[in-house]
Amino acid sequence: MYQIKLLNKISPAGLENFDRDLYSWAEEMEEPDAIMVRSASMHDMELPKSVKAIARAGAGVNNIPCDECAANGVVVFNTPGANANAVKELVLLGLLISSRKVAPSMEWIKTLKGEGDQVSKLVEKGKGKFVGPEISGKALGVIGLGAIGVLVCNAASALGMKVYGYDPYLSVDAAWGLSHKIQHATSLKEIYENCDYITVHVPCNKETKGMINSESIAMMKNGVRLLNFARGELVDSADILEALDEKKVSCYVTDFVTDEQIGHPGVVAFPHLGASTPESEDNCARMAALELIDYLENGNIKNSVNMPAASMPKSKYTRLCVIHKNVPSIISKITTVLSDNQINIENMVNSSKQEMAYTMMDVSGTVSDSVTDILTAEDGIIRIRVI
Ligand SMILES: NC(=O)C1=CN([C@@H]2O[C@H](COP(=O)(O)OP(=O)(O)OC[C@H]3O[C@@H](n4cnc5c(N)ncnc54)[C@H](O)[C@@H]3O)[C@@H](O)[C@H]2O)C=CC1
Ligand SMILES: O=C(O)CCC(=O)C(=O)O
Repeated sequence: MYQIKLLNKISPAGLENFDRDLYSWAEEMEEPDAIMVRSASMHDMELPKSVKAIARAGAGVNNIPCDECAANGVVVFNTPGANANAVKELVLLGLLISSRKVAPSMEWIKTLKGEGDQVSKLVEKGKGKFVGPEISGKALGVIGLGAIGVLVCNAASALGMKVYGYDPYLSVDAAWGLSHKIQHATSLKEIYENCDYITVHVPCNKETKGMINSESIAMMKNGVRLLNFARGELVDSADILEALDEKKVSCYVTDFVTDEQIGHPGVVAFPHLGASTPESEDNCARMAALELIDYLENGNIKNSVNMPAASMPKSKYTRLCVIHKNVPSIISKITTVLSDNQINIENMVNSSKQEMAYTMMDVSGTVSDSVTDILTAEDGIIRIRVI
């Protein structure tokens, strides 16, 4: 029986993919084979040795110690693109709400309760305070052209915006998805200097943390509107508040508010709602569950952020799955141990990603515990599974 520990609420649309005869799942599990998580931070968690895989039902993996997991042979999956449409839709709302003073106007309307026949007169008299510009014809800078960034670019362009896209690591797939109308920005400076609205859609990592700070804001147009539906740590909180006070930035729309930002008139904040639609929760949970099933039952790796992709159709043979370091001569060490033990390799796949590598072999002959013990003791071999 495979045990799946749930660190967050995971949609039943995902969980129903687990065969009840083979899997059990719960929030508490003594020796889980795998973990399903959304945004819960796993950095201070001690993982039981039984954990073979973690599936993040979502895109961002900054809540998971991915490198440490790799070093311990724990495969971390995410669900690329599964919640991108949900985020795109909220970004479109963010663009409009950063322009038109919708939120304060709705609050003001409530103050008119009890004015009876005077309401319509007061509305017409007071609405002038809530004038805001249209987005059509304005320039939007999109930083990060992945699953979300591409959708945002195309949708904003269709709404009449002039869109600049910046991504030094643009994938071929993403490039295919971008409308030809999107202006290719070759530097962040180009985005900062030209755009009336800027939205960030990059992962939070060493390179991107704090990328929006007093220095980058200084390069932006006066009155720029900034949207952050990616991660709070991308934006220096003190610097954005100062820029809002000085009216350099006229609005900061964020899905990741900090204590000091709450209540600032220039801040429009949502409680990390980007992916909170039933459609995206179902999509993410389904993709995450299927990734775990394919890994636990077949050894196949798809959409891992810390291991190479590798797949082979399941055959009648015993499958040996080896996570190892990407260094010379490991494969020959493995094959030597196997041949010394009269084990023949029928099918094999090997792939690598940076310092990690994965070798999957369908073998005939008996893979005894002593064989796996010999292999595990080899320098550079991190984890072995026999399926
Ligand atoms: N608010 C929410 O609920 C959600 C937030 N997110 C956040 O949005 C981020 C992006 O999500 P996706 O588009 O699905 O991910 P993705 O992985 O498809 O796209 C990220 C893109 O950023 C690019 N990138 C990386 N470093 C960059 C840099 N220094 N400058 C410019 N581009 C850079 C990559 O090349 C990639 O194309 C996630 O990492 C996550 O933090 C994602 C989903 C939901
Ligand atoms: O699961 C969620 O609601 C958060 C989604 C998210 O932030 C992500 O996918 O990176």
